[in-house]
Amino acid sequence: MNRIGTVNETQRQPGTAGVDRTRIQAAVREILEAIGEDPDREGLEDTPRRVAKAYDEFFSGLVQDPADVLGTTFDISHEELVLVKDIPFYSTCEHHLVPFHGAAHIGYIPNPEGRVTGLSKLARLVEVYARRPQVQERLTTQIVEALMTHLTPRGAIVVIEAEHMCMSMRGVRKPGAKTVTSAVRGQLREASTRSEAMSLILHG
Ligand SMILES: Nc1nc2c(ncn2[C@@H]2O[C@H](COP(=O)(O)OP(=O)(O)OP(=O)(O)O)[C@@H](O)[C@H]2O)c(=O)[nH]1
Ligand SMILES: [Zn+2]
Repeated sequence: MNRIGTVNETQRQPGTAGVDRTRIQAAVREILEAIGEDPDREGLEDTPRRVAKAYDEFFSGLVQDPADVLGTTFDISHEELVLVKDIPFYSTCEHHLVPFHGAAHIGYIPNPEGRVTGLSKLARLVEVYARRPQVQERLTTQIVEALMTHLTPRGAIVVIEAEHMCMSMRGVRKPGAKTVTSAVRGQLREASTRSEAMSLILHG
């Protein structure tokens, strides 16, 4: 059982959410009928199955634990800023269930008594939280809080820039509009360190 419903264990694929594909398939068939389509016509007959498989990927982060991702650490002595920028991500807007996507920038200042994680783990951390029904603000703060909890750094910063399909292809219809969110903790809240990090994020 997970937070998105009853899971048929036999359907669970390694590395995926283990969503209930049977229920998703039935729901997608229902939606196709509701929009006036014929779910049995050639071209749509496999669509419910494909959508269920895709949802398994989109929401795989629901059953992933950031502690596992950040569990690999190294005893590297580095007390200055570590920044991985332009980490591309795709997430799902929890209001409309359409994608929002963009780039995440993650920086932290390791603790002298703490440890340093692998760089790829920062990108994996983004995946853990992006692959859930989300809003951008929560995605941003969850990443920064996970860094603070699991690496106990002196400071951490997360900046996310994204375009929301719910604002581009429907609703207000403003393609290209970017939403930028940031969350800053610890020493990175101090003006000089924060502006160094922001300058590296914005100008490289
Ligand atoms: N703060 C925030 N809002 C979001 C995010 N993703 C989507 N939204 C907004 O969620 C709001 C939902 O507003 P509602 O009025 O309940 O729904 P709606 O009628 O579909 O709104 P419109 O998009 O304005 O047509 C919209 O303003 C979206 O732009 C997000 O990540 N963060
Ligand atoms: Zn939306």
